[in-house]
Amino acid sequence: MQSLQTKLQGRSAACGVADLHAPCSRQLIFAPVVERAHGRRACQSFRSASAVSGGRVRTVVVRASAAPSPFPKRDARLVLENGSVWHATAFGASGTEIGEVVFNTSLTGYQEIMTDPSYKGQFVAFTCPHIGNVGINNEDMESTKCHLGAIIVRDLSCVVSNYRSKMTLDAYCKKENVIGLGNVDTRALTKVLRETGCLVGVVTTDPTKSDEELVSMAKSWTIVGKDLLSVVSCTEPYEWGKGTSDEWEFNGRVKLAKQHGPFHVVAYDFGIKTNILRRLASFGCRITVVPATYPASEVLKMNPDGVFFSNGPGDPSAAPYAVENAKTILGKKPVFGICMGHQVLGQAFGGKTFKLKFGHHGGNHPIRYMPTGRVEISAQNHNFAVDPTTLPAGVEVTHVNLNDGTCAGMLYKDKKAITIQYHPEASPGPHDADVCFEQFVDMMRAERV
Ligand SMILES: NC(=O)CC[C@H](N)C(=O)O
Repeated sequence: MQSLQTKLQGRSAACGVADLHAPCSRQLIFAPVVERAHGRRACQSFRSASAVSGGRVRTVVVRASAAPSPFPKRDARLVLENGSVWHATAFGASGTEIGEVVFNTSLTGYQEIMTDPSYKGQFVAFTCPHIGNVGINNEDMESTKCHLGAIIVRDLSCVVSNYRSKMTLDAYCKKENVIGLGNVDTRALTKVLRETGCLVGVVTTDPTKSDEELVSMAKSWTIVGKDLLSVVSCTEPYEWGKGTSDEWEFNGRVKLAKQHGPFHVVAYDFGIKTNILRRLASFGCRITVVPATYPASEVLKMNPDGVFFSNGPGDPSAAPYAVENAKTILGKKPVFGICMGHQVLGQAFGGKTFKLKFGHHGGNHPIRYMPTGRVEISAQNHNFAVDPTTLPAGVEVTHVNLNDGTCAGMLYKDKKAITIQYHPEASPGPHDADVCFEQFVDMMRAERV
């Protein structure tokens, strides 16, 4: 029979041995956690074991004789197109999914990452080793659902501690049908992805599928050439009237911008993140969100002050309709594009996009704003980039990624267009690039006078 202590060690140190050696008073505070994680029976045994120890628990061995296993484990695998097989412990949903594996180096914001629609078609491996510790709340959603296929973590926290948390990450993954893989050596996986570049993988909780079968599945799939914008986009136009509550505000300068608003912005939804809408609203914009395929002629009929092109998943060269719409609008209205929006506008300017080796996914990438030399720390999530050598005269590369020198922002002055490859709206941050929203509002204001 396995002792509870052994089981605790098997699961996570956060709820294990350290607490078993704490003074009794701490054990009593800890008891509800034990009860939640291991069941009432185990908890009762745990309390009595603490009591007999005379105030200090040295060795607690609780035999959970009749209780069912507190940690029923499900096996899972990640099988990569290079033939490697990564054994894991499953959490969240069951099933089999195919996708491109990317690693994200952010230390915070796993909920925002998971609800960013730009991850459709991908699995995110978090390099931060401890994920799930603040649970899932209702406020930090970047969209109404999870579009990514799976998340891969080193250690899923079995303790959730945050006053806003409404559910565990495990429960959320089950609700959103996202497969979770825990106990994966994400450091080793990241090293492989950095060496070889992004790889397609299959995750499965199904033991009947052979490794060979999964490798050939992975080899037969690619994200390149797939239009995923229209898959994640809204289907009907709508007004986004929620505004930005004070709790979300961090930039004192927005009050200044608001005095001149509201500006009417039509936002193309390629998978738009909620915080982009909040930031636009903060700077005095009234926003009409339209589907990815919405005709530019209809947008122009609304006579907006400006048009916004959002972030979105997949290959930017696979959505020619978006590029055509952008071409129609260019020069007629001030435009602003973020990430996929930047890539769509880059193509509308006449440029081309290409796929990066393993992309940029993290919360601390340095960017140089070329006109002043100022360095911004930025949040990033993209696998494709605009090739600056393909851009016509008149397009200025205003932002450069200091890690690899790629194009991170453009200005096409004659066409009243600005673009940013990364995330000035980043939540939970950093906020260094928030000024981009102000620049867009300034362009719209200049058109009014
Ligand atoms: N966040 C985004 O908009 C991502 C853009 C695009 N899907 C890329 O991977 O480059």
